[in-house]
Amino acid sequence: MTVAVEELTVRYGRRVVLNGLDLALDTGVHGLLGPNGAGKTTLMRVLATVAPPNGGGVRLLGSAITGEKELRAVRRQLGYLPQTFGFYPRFTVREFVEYFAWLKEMPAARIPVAVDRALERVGLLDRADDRMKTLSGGMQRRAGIAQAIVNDPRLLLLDEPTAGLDPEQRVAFRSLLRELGVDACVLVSTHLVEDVAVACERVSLVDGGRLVFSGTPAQLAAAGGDGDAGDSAIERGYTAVLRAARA
Ligand SMILES: Nc1ncnc2c1ncn2[C@@H]1O[C@H](COP(=O)(O)OP(=O)(O)OP(=O)(O)O)[C@@H](O)[C@H]1O
Repeated sequence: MTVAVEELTVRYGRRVVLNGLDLALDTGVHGLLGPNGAGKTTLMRVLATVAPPNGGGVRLLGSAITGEKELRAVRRQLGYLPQTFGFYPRFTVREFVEYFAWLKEMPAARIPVAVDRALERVGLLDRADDRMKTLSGGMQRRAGIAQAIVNDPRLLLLDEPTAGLDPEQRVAFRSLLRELGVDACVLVSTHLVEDVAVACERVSLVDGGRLVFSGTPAQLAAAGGDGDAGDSAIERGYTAVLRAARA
C-alpha cells in the first residue's frame, strides 16, 4: 500500500478533527469527498508530512515516518498541492516550479527538462517566463499543479485542484489525472462529484473526521435512491451515505 493510515487522530485544541480514521490507498486515482469542515484538508496535510498526527499510525510508501531520514526520503517522492499556497510574486512561472524541484532534492541536471515537461502538462509552457503575479487565478493553480508533479511523485496529493479552472481546463486536467494515476497513487479532494465520477477509480467520503464510505464511484452512485437530494446518481449516493452515517 502506498498509503496506510490506521486510527488517525488529529486535534486542534479540544476539537477532534480526525477521529480514528482508517484509509488504505494504492496506485490509481482516488477521490476524497466530504462536506466543509469534514477533515479533508487536515488529512491531506498529515499525508503531505506537513501536520503531525496526535494519534494512530501513518505509513507512506511503505515506511513509517519515524525520523528525519524517512521524512526526506518520502518528501522526494511526494507531490502536494495545498488548498491555498503562496509564492514569490516576482518569480517567473519557471522559477516557481524550479524552486520546488530543488526543494524536493531533484538532481540538478534533470530539473530543466522536468520543469518544462510539468509546465507542458498543465498547458503553461507558453507562460513559463511570465511572472507568477501576472497569471490569472486558474493559471496560478495550474502552476501549483506543475510544482506538485515536477518530480514524478509516487504519491500525489491534490487539495481542490480544479477550483477556479475553466471547463476546458477541467477536462484537460481530468485526462492528466488518469495519466498520472497509471504509475502513482493520486488523492484528489474536491467538491465536484462529477470530477470523481469521471476521473477517479475509487472514492472515499469523510464526514466528521471519519471515513464513512470507500468504494468505486459506481458503488457510491448505487447507494442513492430517488428520494435523495442531488442532480446526478452520484450526488444522490453522496447524500444517502451522509444521511446513513449521521443516523
Ligand atoms: N489551524 C486550525 N486551527 C483550528 N481548527 C482548525 C484548523 N484547521 C482546521 N481546523 C478545523 O478542523 C476542521 C476540519 O477542517 P478541514 O480544513 O480539514 O476541512 P475540509 O474537509 O478540508 O473542509 P473544506 O471542504 O471546507 O475545505 C474544521 O472544523 C476546521 O475549523
